[in-house]
Amino acid sequence: MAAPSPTTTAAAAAAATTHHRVLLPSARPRAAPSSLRLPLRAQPHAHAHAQRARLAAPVAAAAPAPAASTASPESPASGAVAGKPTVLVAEKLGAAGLALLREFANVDCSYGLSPEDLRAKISLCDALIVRSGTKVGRDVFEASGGRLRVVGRAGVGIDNVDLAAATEHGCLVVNAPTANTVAAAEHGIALLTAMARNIAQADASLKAGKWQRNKYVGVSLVGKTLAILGFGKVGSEVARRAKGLGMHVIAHDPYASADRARAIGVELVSMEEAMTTADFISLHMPLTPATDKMLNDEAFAKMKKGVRIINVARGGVIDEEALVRALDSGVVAQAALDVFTKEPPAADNKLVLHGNVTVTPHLGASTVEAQEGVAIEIAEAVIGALKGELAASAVNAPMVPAEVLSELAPFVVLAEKLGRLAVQLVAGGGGIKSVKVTYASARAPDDLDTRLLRAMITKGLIEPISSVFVNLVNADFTAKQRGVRITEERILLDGSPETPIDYIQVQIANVESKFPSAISETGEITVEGRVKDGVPHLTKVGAFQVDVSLEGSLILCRQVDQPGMIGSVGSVLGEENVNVSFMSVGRIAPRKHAVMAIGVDEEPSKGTLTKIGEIPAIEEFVFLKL
Ligand SMILES: NC(=O)C1=CN([C@@H]2O[C@H](COP(=O)(O)OP(=O)(O)OC[C@H]3O[C@@H](n4cnc5c(N)ncnc54)[C@H](O)[C@@H]3O)[C@@H](O)[C@H]2O)C=CC1
Ligand SMILES: O=C(O)C(=O)COP(=O)(O)O
Repeated sequence: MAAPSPTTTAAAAAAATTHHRVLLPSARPRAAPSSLRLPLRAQPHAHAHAQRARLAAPVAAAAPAPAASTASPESPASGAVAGKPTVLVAEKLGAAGLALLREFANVDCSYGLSPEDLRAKISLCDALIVRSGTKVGRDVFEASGGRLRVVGRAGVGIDNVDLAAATEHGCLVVNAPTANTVAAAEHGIALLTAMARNIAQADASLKAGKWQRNKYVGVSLVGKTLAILGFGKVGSEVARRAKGLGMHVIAHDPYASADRARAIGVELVSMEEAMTTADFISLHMPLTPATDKMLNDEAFAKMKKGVRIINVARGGVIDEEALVRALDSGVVAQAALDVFTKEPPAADNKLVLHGNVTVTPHLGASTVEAQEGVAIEIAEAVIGALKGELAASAVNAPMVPAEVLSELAPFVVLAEKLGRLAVQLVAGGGGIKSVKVTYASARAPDDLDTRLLRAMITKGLIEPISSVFVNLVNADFTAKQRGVRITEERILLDGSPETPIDYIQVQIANVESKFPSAISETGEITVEGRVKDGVPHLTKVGAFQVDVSLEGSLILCRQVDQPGMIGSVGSVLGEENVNVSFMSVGRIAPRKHAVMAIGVDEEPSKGTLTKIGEIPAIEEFVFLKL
């Protein structure tokens, strides 16, 4: 057996790794073309091959849920239609969104489930839709038993969803990022103005029979400085409106574009400047480990005495105890809060009961218009994801624009098949640690997004040797978890960049092969392929050039190059009624060694394979499922 002699060092491969362009959802991409589906469905491994065999599309279409398991016993969808996926809607969703969902799926609207009930139901569901009131933790993904493919957050903030656990379980998380922006911004302005003029307190006083005109003298907004923390969608809409009220608006956001701020007439400043100069501070950043308790004792200590705080973001971005202290000391004159660390807050929550605090029960997104919009936005995203399309609002998967997807479609198939072939050539299979992928292309490196291809190669490499279902969501995680290091290299070709990729090569280093001829001169198992007329072809195995279309299954034989070999193998297959779709012989020199690649439509029996092995000139051979 040829001893692998790897020459690709990890350092060299890492140095050559392509730097991926991160595609941000700045412009909402068009829906993915229906021909390109992504395999979001987790499925028992036993079904995997059968399912894949049926797939003509580049990546697996999400098959409908098995009929027997679609109906939840206590679900309103007890008239569930067999074969349709089941969507659990765990919080109130607008009617238009529900109608869309019902056209496509069995919809179980079960509001106010306890965590135990949610865990009990989730293994019967393909998708789950929540708002901010449902915690979707690791326990939920574990309880789903691999069936849950999509979590839809009918709103923006996804801090109630454990994204790491979702990713590890190959579950896509989508949100509805745009439909409630204006509602949240309007609520921020409502709180700002209501707080400045003591509307809530004065209303309560008058209703209690009092007439306290002197007690409720407010403060004016015009000419005051408003600092917006988090200059994203909501923050910028608040800024526009505050400018209309005559306020001087500044913003702090480490990731915001200065151009966008300039266009709205807002100055981007440091956190320090925002803290020290603002009369009003309005919070619009997401709750993340970095923003958790961002307004704490230290931050309040820097603020101008008498500052007023508005929070329509998340309760957790404020240290609530610190805010109580700042209110009591007079550093903060007033606060207006829509969100709380714990929702609903405890009955004795000091902020809720504080006389200088105006509160609402997380109403930022609660307008008729926003809720209809959010419901439609999330229903479309969840349906698309269940169909296997890449969602524009995917939170834990790369977003690849539709035009890139359609261009890469045949290469996506090629990538998975090369991964699948390469791993089947490894003797033993399990000990893969180092995989190098080379893309030869005339495209500039930043004009070729290879994340999808890398994910599909990973899928091809890992699925045949494990029970893990790999998709675009969990590919990188799965490779890392299994200790497989995938490095990518680009070969820049001269010529027309019209075709995105000339060839893809997959190499596995530091392993032995059950078909030693697959090991190249440099010591790695090497397979290389191209797309010809839209069809993926295997064009190189080890050092041997071949040309066989990657459909059905493949037999690779190494033989002494001599007349009659094709006939001998062909007649063994013919006797067993195995149809040969393709044959190609690659040789180093005439009458020396050659590798024959034979594409077959049916899987040959063990007996047939034994007969091929017994042909005297055949030195080694391997049967590979594509
Ligand atoms: N009260 C309610 O009902 C609603 C609340 N929200 C909350 O508002 C948040 C913002 O929503 P969008 O504007 O739609 O999101 P967005 O993603 O468009 O904007 C968030 C902005 O915060 C910035 N940011 C991140 N870390 C920061 C930091 N450390 N300091 C300053 N800025 C930081 C980001 O760069 C981004 O520009 C959501 O995450 C959600 O929690 C959103 C809608 C309704
Ligand atoms: O969209 C958001 O982030 C919100 O906070 C809105 O939450 P809700 O859907 O009203 O529970």
